Amino acid sequence: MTGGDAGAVRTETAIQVERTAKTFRSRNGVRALDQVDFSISRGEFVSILGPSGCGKSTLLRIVAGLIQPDAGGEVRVFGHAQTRMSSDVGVVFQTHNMLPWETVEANIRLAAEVAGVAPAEIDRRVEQILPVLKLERFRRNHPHELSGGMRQRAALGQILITHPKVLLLDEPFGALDALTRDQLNVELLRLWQEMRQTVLLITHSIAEAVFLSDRVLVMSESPGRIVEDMRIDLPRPRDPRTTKEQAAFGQYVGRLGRLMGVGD
Ligand SMILES: Nc1ncnc2c1ncn2[C@@H]1O[C@H](COP(=O)(O)OP(=O)(O)OP(=O)(O)O)[C@@H](O)[C@H]1O
Repeated sequence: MTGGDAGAVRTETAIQVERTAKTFRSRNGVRALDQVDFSISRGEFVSILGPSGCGKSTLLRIVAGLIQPDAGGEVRVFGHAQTRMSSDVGVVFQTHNMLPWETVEANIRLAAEVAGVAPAEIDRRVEQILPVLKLERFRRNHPHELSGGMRQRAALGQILITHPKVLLLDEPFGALDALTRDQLNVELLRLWQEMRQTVLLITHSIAEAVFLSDRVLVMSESPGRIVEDMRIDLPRPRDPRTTKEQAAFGQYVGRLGRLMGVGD
């Protein structure tokens, strides 16, 4: 693509975070987040890396509208101030949120019902989403009858069925073994390529962030602020076998590792 073509592509801002800080008043006023400013365009996949306790989850919860930033800060999603949770935004946490006495299918349906999706549309979306998440054969299983990877796929299904424009992922595969995690990352990437949502992912893995993202934001030690906004110019579609073999992949991982003072 020439520079002229690139300039012609219209980018819409999906997430805008401005002057956003957070001090928790409990526990003697913990300053969890220093001033944070960044924006994410529609359809971008952006990851956040940072040391433990630097405020990543706090930032994600502010973007989700679950908690409010200190006075002076503002977060907008597609132009709307995030003063509470909106149906535009779906959040997946490290631990799933399924009702243990309901089946996988019932749990996914319930999430759509709560979001106000019409019954006929729920039927249609369930049949679309279960095969994509490779859960068709397990639709009548209960959460305790699933592997950890299946449970997190089902949790993702509970969010995807609501068709959020923005997907916020807080270490959704963090508790899984490395192999399952790699497989789910590939599936997540495939889903994102199909659905083209805007994704903000928190991860502790530098390699995962580089493999998945268009941009990686690096946060400082607590109280967190953004110290690096790195564009990842690796071609898409990405494939774990070929992408991770590229010299550029290793260079990104190395640069981010040095910034964070660790290897990966
Ligand atoms: N509800 C709360 N009340 C008081 N302090 C809180 C609250 N939530 C988070 N904190 C504090 O804010 C700081 C940032 O926490 P946060 O969970 O955002 O960090 P994190 O970067 O996501 O950490 P990790 O990588 O370990 O999950 C920590 O010092 C934490 O103890």
